[in-house]
Amino acid sequence: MQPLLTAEDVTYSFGPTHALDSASLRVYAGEVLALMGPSGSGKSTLLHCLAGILTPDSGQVTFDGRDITAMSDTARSALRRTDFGFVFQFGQLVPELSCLENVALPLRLAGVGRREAQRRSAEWLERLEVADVAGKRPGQASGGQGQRVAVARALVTRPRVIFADEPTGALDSLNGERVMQLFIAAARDTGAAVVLVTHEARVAAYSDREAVVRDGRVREQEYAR
Ligand SMILES: Nc1ncnc2c1ncn2[C@@H]1O[C@H](COP(=O)(O)OP(=O)(O)OP(=O)(O)O)[C@@H](O)[C@H]1O
Repeated sequence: MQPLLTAEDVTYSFGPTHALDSASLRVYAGEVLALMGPSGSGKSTLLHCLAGILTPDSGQVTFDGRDITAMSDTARSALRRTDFGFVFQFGQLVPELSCLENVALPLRLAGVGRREAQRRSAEWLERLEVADVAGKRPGQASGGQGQRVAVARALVTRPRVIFADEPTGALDSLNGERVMQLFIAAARDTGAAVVLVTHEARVAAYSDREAVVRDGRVREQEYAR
């Protein structure tokens, strides 16, 4: 099977810090892949390169056969909006909007009408068991509720890849477990691949496969295909 997303010999430096040193990785459609490794090893930098947020100093990132490192900024932004979803440690919801409007936002940006966007967003909030916070602002929701809203927002456009950087890092273990269960079940339903950065073994346990990042390089687990 052809991978959906690949990094090939990617290097990236922040000034004198070599965050990635010839990192290579394959992500297959529909799989949940955990990126593990010590603090500062380059996991988040690799995630940002895969997602087209950072442009590698050298090497290639391809999505669905297209070299995203060679795309214009506009084309890459469009790809991020249509094919990728994001969940970060702190939901990063827009504080002035209601939770429902936060989920609807990516649909509105994609040109979906207001009513339809709200209908679909309400369904996703229901699915993530946070329908009760629909009308509230993120500041009025708990941390766990906020993360579920963030997951709903990442999935509402049915992206092909979801990038999650320590999605439960700010939650207690009980809340974290529930968010992971709902997140991974919903991602599997939509067929999205998930690239999950975590340092917690219990979070990585939700993945199909683990890759370890160390000193800016990736040791990929064998995958029988
Ligand atoms: N914005 C930045 N400016 C300067 N250096 C950075 C920046 N972001 C990351 N780095 C450095 O790049 C290296 C890789 O960082 P990265 O955040 O990718 O690691 P990580 O494995 O995700 O770490 P953690 O598990 O602690 O989040 C580290 O040495 C880090 O200090």
